[in-house]
Amino acid sequence: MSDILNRIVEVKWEEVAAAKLKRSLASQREEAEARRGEQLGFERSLRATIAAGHAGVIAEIKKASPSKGVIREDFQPALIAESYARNGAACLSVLTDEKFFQGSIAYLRQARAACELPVLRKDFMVDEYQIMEAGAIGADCVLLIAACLADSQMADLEAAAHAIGLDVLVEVHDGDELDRALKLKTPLLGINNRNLRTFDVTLDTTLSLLPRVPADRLLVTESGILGAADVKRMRDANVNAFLVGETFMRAPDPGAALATLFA
Ligand SMILES: O=P(O)(O)OC[C@@H](O)[C@@H](O)c1c[nH]c2ccccc12
Repeated sequence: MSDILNRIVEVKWEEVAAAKLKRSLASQREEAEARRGEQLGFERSLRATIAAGHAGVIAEIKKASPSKGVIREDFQPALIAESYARNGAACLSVLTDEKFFQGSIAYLRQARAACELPVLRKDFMVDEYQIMEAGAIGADCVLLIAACLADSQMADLEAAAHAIGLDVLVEVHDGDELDRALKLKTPLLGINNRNLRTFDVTLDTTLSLLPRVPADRLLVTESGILGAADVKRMRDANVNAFLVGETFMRAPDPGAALATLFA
């Protein structure tokens, strides 16, 4: 249990236990159910952007990460969200993990309120409680990371998300995780180019798994997209959806960086 992913998951279980004492699962579920139907279609927005001939960019709002420390000092989620929206992002991703990524649920709310884009709650989901919380705070999609979930957990969390109207992005990093993720119903499949245990990043991860991705899945390449050559390499391979954080977060105007990278 020494690597960072295991550590994060351990902390998540503690956080969930503490959160349940402050507000019950039943109460979170009630608010999430009241919001069912209010979601903006995350998958729909990605598909529409790609159908219009553009890259489908999920633009991330991330202050810090365990591998890089603080990435952006001047961190104003609403302004960043507006900038992304003005510059053609299809969707947003907001880190809500506090301890390792300096994120927050408040940031997700602020970003969601600042523009019309659907928002992914980017966190380490281990328990149904977090799914209901995502619905309650106005997220449109949740991330399920295959590396930290057993098959039955993934299926249960997916069912819980779909039941309250949320889309699901399942994330994999190797062939074994891909096989497991393909047992889910969701068409949204992320391939993380970053190994969450070692932090190594290579776009070869996406390219090597690509032949095994069925045509009915919407593939999102995640992490390590730094420059125009990376975008071209992916689009040449017919990978048209991108999850990008750090490259935008380090730019003075994140939206302007998006427009330049995907021009
Ligand atoms: O900042 P990058 O290299 O552009 O990566 C964005 C995103 O893919 C990354 O933040 C990420 C992908 N999967 C995750 C799971 C948890 C936390 C973070 C992530």
